[in-house]
Amino acid sequence: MEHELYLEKLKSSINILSDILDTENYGMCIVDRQGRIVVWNYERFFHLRASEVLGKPVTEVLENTRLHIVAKTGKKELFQLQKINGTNVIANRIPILYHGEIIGAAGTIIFKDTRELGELYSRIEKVENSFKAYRSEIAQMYRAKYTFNDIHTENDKMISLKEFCQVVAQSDASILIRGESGTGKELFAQAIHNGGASASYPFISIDCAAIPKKQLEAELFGYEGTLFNGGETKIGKLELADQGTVFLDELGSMSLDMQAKLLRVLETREFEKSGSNKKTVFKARVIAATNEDLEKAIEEKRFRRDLYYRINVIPVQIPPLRERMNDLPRLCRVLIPHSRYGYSRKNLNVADSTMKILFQHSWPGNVRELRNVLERAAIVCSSQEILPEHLPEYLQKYNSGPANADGKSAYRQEIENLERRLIQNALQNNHGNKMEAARQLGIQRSLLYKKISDLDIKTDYSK
Ligand SMILES: Nc1ncnc2c1ncn2[C@@H]1O[C@H](COP(=O)(O)OP(=O)(O)OP(=O)(O)O)[C@@H](O)[C@H]1O
Repeated sequence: MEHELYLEKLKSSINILSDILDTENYGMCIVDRQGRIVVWNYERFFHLRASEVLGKPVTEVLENTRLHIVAKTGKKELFQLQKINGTNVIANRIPILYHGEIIGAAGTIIFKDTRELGELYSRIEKVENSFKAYRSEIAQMYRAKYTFNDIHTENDKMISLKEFCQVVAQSDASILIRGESGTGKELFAQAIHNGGASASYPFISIDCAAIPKKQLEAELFGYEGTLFNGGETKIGKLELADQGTVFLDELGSMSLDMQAKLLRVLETREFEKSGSNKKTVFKARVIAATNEDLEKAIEEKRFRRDLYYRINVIPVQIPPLRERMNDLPRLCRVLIPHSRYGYSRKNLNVADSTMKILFQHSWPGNVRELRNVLERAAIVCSSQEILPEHLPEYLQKYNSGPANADGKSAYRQEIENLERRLIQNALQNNHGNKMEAARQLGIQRSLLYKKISDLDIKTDYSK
C-alpha cells in the first residue's frame, strides 16, 4: 500500500508541475504496476478528460501503448514513434521505482504530432543550408587570389624559398614571413593558403598597423549585442576565417595588450567575444608578416618573446629585390600592364636602355615600386617600347647617356677608363711598387689596392 501512497504523491506533484510546465507540447500519463491509469494529462491531445480514463487499463485508452509493458519490464524506452488515432507522436516511457521495486510507468509525449517535428527539422535544414551558403559566400568574398604560379622569379634563393613554402603549405603550422615592404609577403601568404587544405576557406587579411589599436580587438574577436552597444553584434575576423587562414600583416605594430590576447587564442585555440562569456573555437591557420626587426623589438620590450616563438614556427625570409636583380627582366615582363585606356598592347616591352637604368636603382620599395614604375611608364608611353624618358624623375639620374652592355653609363665608364690609365701609368713608372705609385698619385695605399681590385688592373710591372 505504501507504493500506492507514493503514486498518489507523485500524482499531486505532477498536477502542480502541469500548472507550471508548458503543457501545450508536453503531456504525461502514469500507470500503476497493473497498467491502470493513475495520472492523465494528455487531455489536450486525445480529447479525453482525466475523469473518463483514470483507473482504466491504459491498453483500453491509448492505441499502441507499451506503458503497461514498461511497468512490468522496468526497461525505459526513449524517443519512440507511436501512432495514436492516426497521428504519430514521440513517446518516452520510464519505469517508476520505489525502493528499487517497479511500481508503475510514466509516459511522456513531447510533440503533439511528428509533423511538427518534421517542420522543425525542415526549418533547421533551411537555416543550415543558408548557413552553408553564407559560408561559401564568405569564402568567395575573402578569397586568396594568388597562387605559387603568380610568384615570378629566376633567382635561385627565391626558387628554393618557393619550393620550401609549397611544402609548408601542406601543414597547418604558424608561419612568420619577413621581408622589406613590397617584397611579396602577402603574395607568399596567399599562395601558401591556396596551396594547402584550407584553399576553399576564407583568407582573412588584417593590417595590424592600419587599424586603430582600440578597434583591433573588436575586428579580431567581434562582439555580442549587449545593452551597452545597442544590441549590435559583430563577427570577428578570427571567427570569419573559420578553417581558413588569418593573415596578420605588420604584426610588429600590434600593442602589447593585443599580443597577450592573441597569444592566449593561439595557445587555447578559443576566444571570448566581448559581451559574451561563451567560448568560440578558433579553427584557422595563422600567417603573420612583418618588416620590423622583431628581435630588436623584443629587446626593447615592444614585442612579447612568447608570442614570437608561438608564431615563428616556420620562418620565411623574402630577400629584397636589390639582392635578386636577375629577377628584373622577368618581373618587368609580367608586371607591365598590357592595356592602356582599354586598348590592348600585347607587345609593350622595356627598351634595353631603360632596363640598364632599372638595373642601377636599389629598389627600396621592392617589387611594388617596380610595378608602380612600370604602370606609370605604360601610361605615358605611346610606343611599343618603354624608353628612359618614360621613367619617373627620380630614376633619370641614372640616365647619363647611352649605357654599355654591362649596364654602366658611358659617363661612369669614361671615369673608370681614366682612373685605370692613371693607375697603370703610376705602377709602370714605379716598376709595380704600390707604395711609390700611391705616393705619386697622391692617394692612400689602401685606396690604391681597392681601385686595383675594383678596376681589375694588372700589377706586375717589375720586369
Ligand atoms: N615575385 C613576384 N612576382 C610577381 N609579383 C610580385 C612578386 N613579388 C611581389 N609582387 C607584387 O608586388 C606587389 C607587392 O607585393 P605584396 O603586397 O605581397 O608585398 P608585401 O611585402 O606584403 O608589402 P607590405 O610590406 O607593404 O605589406 C603586389 O602587387 C605583388 O603582386
